[in-house]
Amino acid sequence: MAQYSRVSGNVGLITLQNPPVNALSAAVRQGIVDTVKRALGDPEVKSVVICGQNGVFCGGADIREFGTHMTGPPLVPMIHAIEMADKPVVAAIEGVALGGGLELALGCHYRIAHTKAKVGLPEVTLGLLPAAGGTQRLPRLTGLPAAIALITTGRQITTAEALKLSIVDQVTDYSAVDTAVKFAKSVAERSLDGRRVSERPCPCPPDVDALFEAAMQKVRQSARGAIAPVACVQALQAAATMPYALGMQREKELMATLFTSGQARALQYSFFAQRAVGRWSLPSGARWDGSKPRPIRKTAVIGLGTMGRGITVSLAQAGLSVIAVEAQEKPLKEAQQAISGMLQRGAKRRGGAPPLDLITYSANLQAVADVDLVIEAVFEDVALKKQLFQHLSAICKPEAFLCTNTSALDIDLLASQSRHPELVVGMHFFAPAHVMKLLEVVHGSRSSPEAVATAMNLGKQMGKVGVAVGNCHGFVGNRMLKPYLEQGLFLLEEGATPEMVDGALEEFGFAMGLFRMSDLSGIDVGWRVRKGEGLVQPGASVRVRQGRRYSPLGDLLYEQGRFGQKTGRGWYRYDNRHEAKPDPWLNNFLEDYRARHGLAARRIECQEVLERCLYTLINEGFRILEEGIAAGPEDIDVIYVLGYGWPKHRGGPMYYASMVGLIKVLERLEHYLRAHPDVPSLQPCSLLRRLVASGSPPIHKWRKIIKKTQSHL
Ligand SMILES: CC/C=C\CC(=O)SCCNC(=O)CCNC(=O)[C@H](O)C(C)(C)COP(=O)(O)OP(=O)(O)OC[C@H]1O[C@@H](n2cnc3c(N)ncnc32)[C@H](O)[C@@H]1OP(=O)(O)O
Repeated sequence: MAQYSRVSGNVGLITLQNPPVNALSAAVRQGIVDTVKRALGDPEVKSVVICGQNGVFCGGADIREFGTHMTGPPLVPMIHAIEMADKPVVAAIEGVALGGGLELALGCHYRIAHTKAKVGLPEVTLGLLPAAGGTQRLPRLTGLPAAIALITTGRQITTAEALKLSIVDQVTDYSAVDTAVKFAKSVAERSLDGRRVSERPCPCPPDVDALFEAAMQKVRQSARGAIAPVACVQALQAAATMPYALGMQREKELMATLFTSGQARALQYSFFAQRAVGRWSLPSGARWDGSKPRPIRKTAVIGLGTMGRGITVSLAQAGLSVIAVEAQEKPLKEAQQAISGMLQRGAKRRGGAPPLDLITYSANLQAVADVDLVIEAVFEDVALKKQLFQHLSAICKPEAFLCTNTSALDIDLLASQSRHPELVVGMHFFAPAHVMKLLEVVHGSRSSPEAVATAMNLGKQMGKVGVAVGNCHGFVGNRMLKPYLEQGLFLLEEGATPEMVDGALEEFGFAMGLFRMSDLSGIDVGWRVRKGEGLVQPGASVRVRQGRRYSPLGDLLYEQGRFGQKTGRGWYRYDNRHEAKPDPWLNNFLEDYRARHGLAARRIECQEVLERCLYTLINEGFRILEEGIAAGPEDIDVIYVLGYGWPKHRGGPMYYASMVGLIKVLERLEHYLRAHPDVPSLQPCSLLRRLVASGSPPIHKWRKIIKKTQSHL
């Protein structure tokens, strides 16, 4: 778990060994204690280098140990012993030095890093804070502003940036280990005065109080309800105002408030869930480890609207050649300018040159004849997409994958237009497609495992988190959104206002409530979806459609030309494009509407808003699991956290249901169904009932119960 050797005559080399990221498990920490003791006790050894196996320094504490009974030596005294050593200890950073891994390096006297390595203190993303001295040592090297920015965001930085911030002392294009060994020899006799970071003062700017006030305001605003970012700021305040030892005590106290918190557990669940979805399986039995993806080199994107442009940018940034096709010359030119701008701005942020030369623009579909994979992102019209698939099937080489970015249409219907339906698969990106990490990979009944594996692999190449989902209307995310939005409208009919509903949801942790989100995406977009579903009857305001309660409020706003932000009026009023203000017009409109339909407005509590909106969404999630559209609760939770703004520190809708208690979710759904028997989405799903009847098992056991249920279907 930590290997010791003597190299270059008198350098003690300690190599962390815990693949794949040399996480600081109990055994690794014990290994470090033993090998450091051995190196410092070896009279032949004049200096020490610590590195990681397989070109990775260390990915931090072993997250798999969290929530278990922690054994082995703690990090803080271990790192302190290294720092207080009387021989120089040099960290050789390759790959990553993250969390406790970077804190280990900060306890060393020098840090030599490879130019391609990344460093960071991502603990806040796991609901924690750097509790192995990171909040006290980092600001002593970088100063408070940089330390606040890095610790409250958990951002990883390049070693070039780390060099500028004095986090590392040297970067190299060569082996960081060899460089560190040479460096260690060169400093063997050098005094260690000034090399012990904890002994340095913490530089404080004159406006330190204002700095922390601004930092606290920023974290409270951006991380709505998350407690770890606040604790990070408090720990950094200790570094600025207390001696090191007291600051360490404060860091320990603050960590104690986080370590066992529900938010930390939820974030750690999310961390592993985002990795579990890569180990996908389909109802057919096809699995990630039994399906070989085909390498993709040449791609094409058909349709260069907002989504097509984002997909093109994402493909080019992943290093893939793209033929970008738009039927008309004018929009093609506009798209080319927009895409070039997006790539140039991206290059400024990411460093390097914009990959403009990877993209070829064409108005001729024949241009895609030789590509390996096509993603169509044309207008969401089934006839148009069907025709396009027919053309692509005739033009493209027989082995080309044909993918659709449709957000809800039937993959099987589109696949039936192709000569090779087994090579058709959905790749549902989320706007803005070059930013959002979520990708729903939708398998039709004839999609081959190779097609699914190829789409999932391409998504990974594009930096996406791919989730393999089944083919149904709305797939997973949009399907669950429907009852959520529906309840919001019903609540307006019953007396709520958009700001009241949104306030409750934003207090829960959503960055944007459902009405503000509707105004952003466009009330006209929602109207077109409902029209496609045969729910829109222009001019009618009857409140029953297809035998169930229906609210025409969105249709009526559409008919008034109130599309949301894009028209300056929607559920809110927008004097400037992005600032949503309650609109007196809407309140009058709702009063008239209720009067017209004999609806008596009543006082509605926030708890009811949350229960009706979230539990119907969760209930649809159980239906999706029961039907095998998603393989497990983790798939749904990853989709909602990454694609729909579900607050990260609440793990995801299904995780939240397991925390609230399935029996409570069931009881509340039954309560609301009794009050609203004409709303089928309130009917508790039979899988939910089965889970409750099985004693509400923990979420990691649901898959077994679902499989057992399906095996009897
Ligand atoms: C007193 C407490 C002091 C300090 C607290 C901490 O240090 S908390 C942990 C801080 N570290 C992190 O948050 C890093 C988390 N990991 C990552 O960011 C990425 O895994 C990493 C290291 C950048 C590598 O990314 P990559 O995409 O290459 O691989 P992937 O993420 O799929 O991970 C590969 C497998 O390794 C597992 N893993 C990664 N990091 C940890 C970890 N810190 N502890 C335990 N396991 C870790 C990950 O789950 C993957 O496992 P697999 O079974 O293959 O899915």
